[in-house]
Amino acid sequence: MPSAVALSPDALTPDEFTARLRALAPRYWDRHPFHLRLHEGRLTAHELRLWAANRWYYQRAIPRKDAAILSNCPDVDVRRAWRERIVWHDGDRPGEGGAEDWLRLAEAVGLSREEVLDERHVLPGTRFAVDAYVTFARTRPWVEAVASGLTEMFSRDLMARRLADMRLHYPWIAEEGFAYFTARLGVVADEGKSTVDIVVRHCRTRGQQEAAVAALAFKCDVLRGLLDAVDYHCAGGSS
Ligand SMILES: O=C(O)c1cc(C(=O)O)c2c(n1)C(=O)C(=O)c1cc(C(=O)O)[nH]c1-2
Repeated sequence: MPSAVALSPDALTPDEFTARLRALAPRYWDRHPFHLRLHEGRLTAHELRLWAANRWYYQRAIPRKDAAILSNCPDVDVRRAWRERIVWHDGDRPGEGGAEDWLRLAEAVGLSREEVLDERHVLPGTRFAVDAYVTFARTRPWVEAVASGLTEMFSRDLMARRLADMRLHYPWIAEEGFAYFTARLGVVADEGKSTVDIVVRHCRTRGQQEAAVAALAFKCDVLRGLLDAVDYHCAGGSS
């Protein structure tokens, strides 16, 4: 698809810009101490439940974040592609979609649907971090909100590793609990690529490119904030 506007003279080339975005990989949550303990099989069932219940709050926010992007985006091609993401999470009817699969994971680790849906285990730090992500998408230019979702570029390897390590270390989790990850792994590479394409195509000035890099850094912090809250609680803290 042709670019609507030429790159401004001070803008990074697409390759330089993409490299700047990818350079944020060390800020991603894959090396967070909580994730490391999860991968090493060192989490208790209680800690896995707390993680699943807090991640639920993130999962539920994603389609609302994507709907905010749709409402702010004047480009019909982007909107047409983006709306698929909402359907992926919400499904076309009750009992379908990524959110439903996450609930199945929560049940497989020992939570009842009721205690997930009423959010009784959601920690204040999780709420602040995730709500900030939705507010960011509502209030910032739509292309920055799209760029904030670029953590997905880094998520495929993490999810594949999580799936393998959870099957290995937590054999008591029934296989149907992993449907979210197996389904997600089927779409995440394509979604990540199309998100990069949109961001590169629509950030035409150096200022827009820098804002996109900052948006991705912000999102890495949102994710780390969520795990910080869970990790602190596991260590005996209260938030
Ligand atoms: O399991 C993970 O580590 C992980 C990470 C991320 C991410 O990096 O933002 C997402 C997901 N999963 C995910 O399942 C998902 O649907 C998703 C949507 C988004 C987003 O920002 O739009 N990130 C992620």
